[in-house]
Amino acid sequence: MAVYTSLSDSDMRALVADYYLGELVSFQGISGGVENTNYFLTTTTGKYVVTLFEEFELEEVPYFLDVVAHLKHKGFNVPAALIDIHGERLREVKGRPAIIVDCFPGGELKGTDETSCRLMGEALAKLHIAGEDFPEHRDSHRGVAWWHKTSQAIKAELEPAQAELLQSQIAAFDDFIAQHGDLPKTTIHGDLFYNNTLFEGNTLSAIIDFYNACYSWAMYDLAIVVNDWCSDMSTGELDQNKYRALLKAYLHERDVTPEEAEAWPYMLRIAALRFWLSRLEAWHGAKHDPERLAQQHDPLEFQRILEARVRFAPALTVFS
Ligand SMILES: Nc1ncnc2c1ncn2[C@@H]1O[C@H](COP(=O)(O)OP(=O)(O)OP(=O)(O)O)[C@@H](O)[C@H]1O
Ligand SMILES: N[C@@H](CCO)C(=O)O
Repeated sequence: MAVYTSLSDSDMRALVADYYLGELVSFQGISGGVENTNYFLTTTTGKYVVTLFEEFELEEVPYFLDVVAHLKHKGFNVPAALIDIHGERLREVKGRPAIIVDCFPGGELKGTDETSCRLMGEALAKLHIAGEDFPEHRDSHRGVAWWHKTSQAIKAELEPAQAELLQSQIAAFDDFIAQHGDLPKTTIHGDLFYNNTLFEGNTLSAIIDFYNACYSWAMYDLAIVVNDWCSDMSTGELDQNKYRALLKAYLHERDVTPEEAEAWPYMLRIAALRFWLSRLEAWHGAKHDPERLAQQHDPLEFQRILEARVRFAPALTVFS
């Protein structure tokens, strides 16, 4: 269970007392998620989620809270940090930066289908348009510099064929982007897997977990989403019906430039590589701790997706 920092009853009571949330009723650690500690919290005023940031220090968190506040202001159902009785939205709890947000209705999808892919494609395009005028431009902490550094650091742990795949794909992307560096950027989610959305029936009720948000290529974010929402995880191949539904909905809302279309196959591959690498890094970091290892996502899924996109990456087609 991914509760890295445990809160006691008295910790939670003290926290709740600092907000306008009435009295504590109950709380429970959330087992989903690998990056942060999350608790469901019920008080006499409603249901909330407490997040303790495990990867960021206090001064790094405001950017992410600002992104969410910007999107909430534009009408998206996203988890903005609540303000406490001191007028603050961010604090430290047990040495970790912490916030409380509203708990949204709905639940995680068990899997994707054409309808959810269509809804995601539409929402993602709107998110990209809404993010264009967000004034803070932060580079990704898992962007180009990170994947260069991490691929070097992890090379010795890999089979030769894996190391070759990693290096050749990074080199191919570097060559491409050196000549096409001015592709359109916006504020992107950066990790919009389907387990970072909540659905109530066929309604997308919230988009959560903006802690990989950054200023980057819109096409990269679209590729992250397509790889997770539209792939058969056992083979890495794209499910053509889901892919078509998602792209059609995205392209209906947001026009892409010819340069973005040209970049699409590279983006599909580098987006697969980014999650293969982060999963490899997490897996190797946890390999001496069986409990933590059991919580990690399987790196092989994204190796298979990358291999599938190397075999064939589709051109960006405007589906009618
Ligand atoms: N505001 C919210 N409303 C309802 N449920 C939520 C909310 N925030 C988190 N959850 C639930 O908690 C789970 C874990 O949250 P989240 O994805 O933010 O954790 P994480 O550790 O950052 O995960 P990840 O592995 O995606 O990085 C979500 O999948 C969702 O079920
Ligand atoms: N969505 C990521 C984990 C959180 O960043 C993955 O599935 O590897």
